[in-house]
Amino acid sequence: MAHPYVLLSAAVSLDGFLDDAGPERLLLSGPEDFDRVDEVRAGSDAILVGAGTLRTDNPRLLVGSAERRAARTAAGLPEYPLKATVSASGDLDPGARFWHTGGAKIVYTTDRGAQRLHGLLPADVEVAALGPEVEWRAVLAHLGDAKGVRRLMVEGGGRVHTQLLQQGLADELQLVVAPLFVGDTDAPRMFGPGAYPPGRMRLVETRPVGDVVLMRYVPTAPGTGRQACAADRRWMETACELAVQCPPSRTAFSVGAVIVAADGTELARAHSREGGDPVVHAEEAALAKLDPADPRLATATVYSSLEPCARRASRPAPCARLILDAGVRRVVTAWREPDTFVTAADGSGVLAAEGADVVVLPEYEQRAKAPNTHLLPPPGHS
Ligand SMILES: NC(=O)C1=CN([C@@H]2O[C@H](COP(=O)(O)OP(=O)(O)OC[C@H]3O[C@@H](n4cnc5c(N)ncnc54)[C@H](OP(=O)(O)O)[C@@H]3O)[C@@H](O)[C@H]2O)C=CC1
Ligand SMILES: Nc1c(N[C@@H]2O[C@H](COP(=O)(O)O)[C@@H](O)[C@H]2O)[nH]c(=O)[nH]c1=O
Repeated sequence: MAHPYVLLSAAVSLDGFLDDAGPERLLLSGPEDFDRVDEVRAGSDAILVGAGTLRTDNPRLLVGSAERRAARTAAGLPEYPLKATVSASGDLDPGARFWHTGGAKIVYTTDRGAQRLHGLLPADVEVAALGPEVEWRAVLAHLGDAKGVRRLMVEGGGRVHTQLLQQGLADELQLVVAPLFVGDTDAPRMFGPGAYPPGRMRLVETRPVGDVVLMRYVPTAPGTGRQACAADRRWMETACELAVQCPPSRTAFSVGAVIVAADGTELARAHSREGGDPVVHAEEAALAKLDPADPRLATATVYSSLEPCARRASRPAPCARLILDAGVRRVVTAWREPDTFVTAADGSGVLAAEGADVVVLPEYEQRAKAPNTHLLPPPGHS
């Protein structure tokens, strides 16, 4: 199951509104920013908006620039990104511009919504009925697996942005603040009430675009339990980057590890053979940087590019044991340990047997293996 990278895009007023309460769409972005949005659209495989935005704005969601469309075609992509919408009710106007402009379109809806829409929309529009409810994970899995979408731009509205952020499914937030006030409590807000991931997001860019300011944030708070969230994938990228920094070895794996508190604060990071120790493992080195009494460890997540070891000759305790003894109960890894040095190692099993949640992110397996190819059988040999 390959989830696309999910980019939330929106413009808000200085008092935090997405629109005013009037019938016309409020233009918060200026011309330079609409051009930037056009560029982001052109770089996406699909653009999604909620049914509320379809009903209020009647958008077309096209790539306006002929040069950008030509570049897509030259790269072997469809001229326009796929357009997607989500509606539980199926209350969609068949005359809306969304259906009659651009390239392919898909509606994610309930069984009830699909019945209501039966025969109503243009024949080339795909209606995907996802059961009694529309679950976002099912939408993203369908976009990734059935539609080949790697990068999804979500252009609102507020209810869609709120759900994706609260469910830990947004990989990035691109928020533009426009220099005007709406001042009407009936107007829609960018984010509604509810339980958001704890802690602070990480600011990765700020940029003036005409008279608005673009802010790009990425999530930091790890998921909970065995379900992976967007921040888990981001921390795994860090672990894979650390693995590349290991001094080379013919007798040990190159592994990176990061320990992250529940609120997204990075507690420690390390890589194998760090600090001149020829046998130290990444998780072991990272844990050694922390006070064993640190109360944050009980709700922290350990990210390790390779599954924590279950047995080792070089030290008395394997990393799975060290992690459990530190009180950590959530581990995210990209690659199960092969039989290169130890047969049938099962660090995940050791962790799970004592109640830890182990999450494997297979989409990072190749990156985790990359600094270790000299230790692995050539492809095709087991
Ligand atoms: N400034 C900006 O950048 C932007 C502003 N906007 C503004 O936002 C406003 C619209 O936002 P909002 O009213 O929150 O509407 P949304 O666009 O977020 O759409 C909400 C609708 O989407 C469907 N939906 C959402 N989540 C689910 C789910 N999990 N399962 C099934 N259906 C779901 C429902 O449709 P249904 O009711 O059919 O079941 C729901 O009513 C407009 O005023 C628009 O101008 C929008 C985008 C960008
Ligand atoms: N108002 C507003 C946005 N609104 C978004 O743009 C969509 C309409 O796009 P189009 O079909 O190209 O006219 C609309 O439905 C909503 O998703 N976006 C922004 O970046 N800035 C803005 O100020």
